[in-house]
Amino acid sequence: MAQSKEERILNFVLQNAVRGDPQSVVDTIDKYCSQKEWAMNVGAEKGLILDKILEETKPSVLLELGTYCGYSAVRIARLLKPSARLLTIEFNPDFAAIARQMIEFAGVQDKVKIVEGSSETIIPQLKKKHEVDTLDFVFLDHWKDRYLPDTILLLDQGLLRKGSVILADNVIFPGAPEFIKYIRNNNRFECTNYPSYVEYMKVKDAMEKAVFVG
Ligand SMILES: O=C(NC/C=C/[C@H]1O[C@@H](n2cnc(C(F)(F)F)c2)[C@H](O)[C@@H]1O)c1cc([N+](=O)[O-])cc(O)c1O
Ligand SMILES: [Mg+2]
Repeated sequence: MAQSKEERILNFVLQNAVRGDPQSVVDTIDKYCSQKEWAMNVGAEKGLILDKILEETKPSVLLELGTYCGYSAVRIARLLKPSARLLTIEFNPDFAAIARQMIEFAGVQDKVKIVEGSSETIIPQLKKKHEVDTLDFVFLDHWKDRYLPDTILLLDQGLLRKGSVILADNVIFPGAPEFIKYIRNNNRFECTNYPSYVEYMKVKDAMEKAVFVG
């Protein structure tokens, strides 16, 4: 069977990155996706914004929606303190399998748990099945029309506390207009926009940070 793009990205990492070195995995994916095949990783420019917000927030319990190949899971995990944990949800089993290998190669598997399925199913299970109390940090990078319903679901499930940070990728391109309209008009969130560019492209994009005020 012909290889998928995601398998080609993983194989390039397995052959060119340093096992157990998450920075080399991140850099190697960026090298492949900027020189050979574009892919929807958050990338290096927006990745630096993500890094900075993580270093400011110092979260212990994190949720990512949209694992894909595991680029941002590795990028996030490399900055976490030893006791911190990242739960990342991936709908596509083929992508989840790629990400699992990527995360293990990077050596961050002790901090990252991939949960396969839909956000509608898994978010209501986080407290009882995944021992989550509240989330310190949420990274939204999945289907853009799911950003708003899943944010509302997180609220309804009591998963946000005063100071919880939601960071959303792609609020310019592809865009998440309903999410932006809601979050910027909801006085329970304090929003900050971070202009940047689409990964590996000269197209404008931005990330939006929304801090829950409780
Ligand atoms: O479409 C984009 N991203 C969609 C990303 C989608 C990814 O999120 C997963 N997912 C779906 N539901 C869940 C959960 F968790 F809810 F279950 C997880 C999908 O299977 C896929 O791996 C995108 C597109 C561009 N672009 O330039 O076109 C640039 C980007 O940075 C992007 O993120
Ligand atoms: Mg994205």
